[in-house]
Amino acid sequence: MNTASLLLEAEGVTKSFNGVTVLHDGRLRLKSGTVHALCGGNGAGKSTFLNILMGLLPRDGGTIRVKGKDAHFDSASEALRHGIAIITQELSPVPEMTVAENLYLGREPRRAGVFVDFARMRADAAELLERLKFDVPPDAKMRDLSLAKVQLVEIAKALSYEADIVIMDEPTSAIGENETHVLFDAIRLVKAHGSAIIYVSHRLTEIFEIADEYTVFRDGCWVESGCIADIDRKQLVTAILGHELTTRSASAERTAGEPMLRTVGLSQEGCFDEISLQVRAGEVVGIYGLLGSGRTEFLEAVYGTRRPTSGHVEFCGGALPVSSPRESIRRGIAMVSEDRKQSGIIPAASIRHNISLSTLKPLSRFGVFIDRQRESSLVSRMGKELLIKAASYNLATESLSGGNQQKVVFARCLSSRPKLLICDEPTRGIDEGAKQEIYSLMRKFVAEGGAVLLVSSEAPEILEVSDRIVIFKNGRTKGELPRSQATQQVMLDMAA
Ligand SMILES: Nc1ncnc2c1ncn2[C@@H]1O[C@H](COP(=O)(O)OP(=O)(O)OP(=O)(O)O)[C@@H](O)[C@H]1O
Repeated sequence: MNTASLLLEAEGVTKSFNGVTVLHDGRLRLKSGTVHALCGGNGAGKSTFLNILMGLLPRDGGTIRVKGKDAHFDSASEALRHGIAIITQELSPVPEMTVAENLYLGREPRRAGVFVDFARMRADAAELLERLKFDVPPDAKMRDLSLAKVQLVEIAKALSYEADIVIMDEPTSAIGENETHVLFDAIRLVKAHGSAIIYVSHRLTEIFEIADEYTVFRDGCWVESGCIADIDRKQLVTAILGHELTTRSASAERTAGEPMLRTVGLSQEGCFDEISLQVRAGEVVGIYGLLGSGRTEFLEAVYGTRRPTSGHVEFCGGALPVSSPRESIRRGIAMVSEDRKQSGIIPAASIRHNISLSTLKPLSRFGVFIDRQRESSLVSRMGKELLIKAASYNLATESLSGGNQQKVVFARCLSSRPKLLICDEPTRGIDEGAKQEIYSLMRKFVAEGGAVLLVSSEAPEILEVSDRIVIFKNGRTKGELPRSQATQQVMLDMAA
């Protein structure tokens, strides 16, 4: 390897939290003009390693060299001064400000060194967004933008520093297929300028499309690095998991039972229109549509966190009261949402508490004392089934990696023994091994008489578990496909 092209070398990087070592040997060699995928299962130590690179966490040991010089940053702004920018999973825009103001927050162009030069700031923002081909108006207020556009602004902001190294931690988690293509074009532009990108994603299709090199971490240790061209999907998954992926084939044709959920002409102005569909006991119904097709809003109206303007929802033969999630839960509906805050997770509470929260009554003796033994066995069973990686279930849920927090949400919903499980992007941020566990839990759940209504932007996920697929387009149902007739291309053609 030509060392002159090396932008970053990290070796033997270690980190412990409360005496538990989570990073034993973080290593990475990053070359200019490349996209380097940092791969690993949930809790493998990727974010910890990146936070150390960025100066957001101090390291316990190891060396990091940036362009040949030892680096030890104490803050993200110091890392930025040395040419490292990050796009994190957490978005932090100021909602009342415009796109241009957000892009240049804290480094506004000034006239006479004093007054903010708004005209120049706007022109610079317009030029930057145009160059990146991001369809975002510079004068729009951040609060009026969709989540996908907010994410694009964050990406544009990181790229505007023209840093030598840009770290992208799951940059596509909030954007749709179209924006992903736009992002990849922007990444190619950045590469052409000689910068390098560290790219983290659990979506392997993206990695094979955009990355040149890869590094795998497992259980806090570097495992291997190489060129993407020299490895296939199966080999990469095996390196990430430490063993071959066991996919459980979908069980043979299931016979669906009685209708459990029916929506009748459900509409919300501007979001979705006249949606009538039915989910029967024993089946998984997948909803597929592009971002903005009204799929999430529809799920929210069914669950009760959004008020429809007309139509109604029937569940197990009775009408569901409008916008009452409490009543939905009481009647046996649980919702797993991609946004953990919406799923009601309490970040500071223990993993044990979050999993058993909605099951406290059945776990209590005389309705008062929690039966700790039953609680422990429930929590450890769910933890094992979902491969939740934690030093102890007594730790705060917020100390878990992102993917493991999402598994806690799933564990909590399943342990409340619902009849209907509504899932909105349930495996976002979840690694390949745990995804398969979640699919098989869904299959087991419907085989035992439950029903699942699933929204996912990943067509392979919908195809993997659904019995029927309803296509959404511009807030309306475009058609329905039995699993046997559905392919990724047919779904995309109908939805696009
Ligand atoms: N502040 C913290 N306190 C205690 N433990 C922590 C803390 N931050 C991270 N950890 C632990 O470090 C381990 C590695 O977490 P990290 O977030 O780096 O994983 P990751 O590879 O980024 O996972 P994911 O793909 O799920 O985001 C996890 O077991 C996590 O629980």
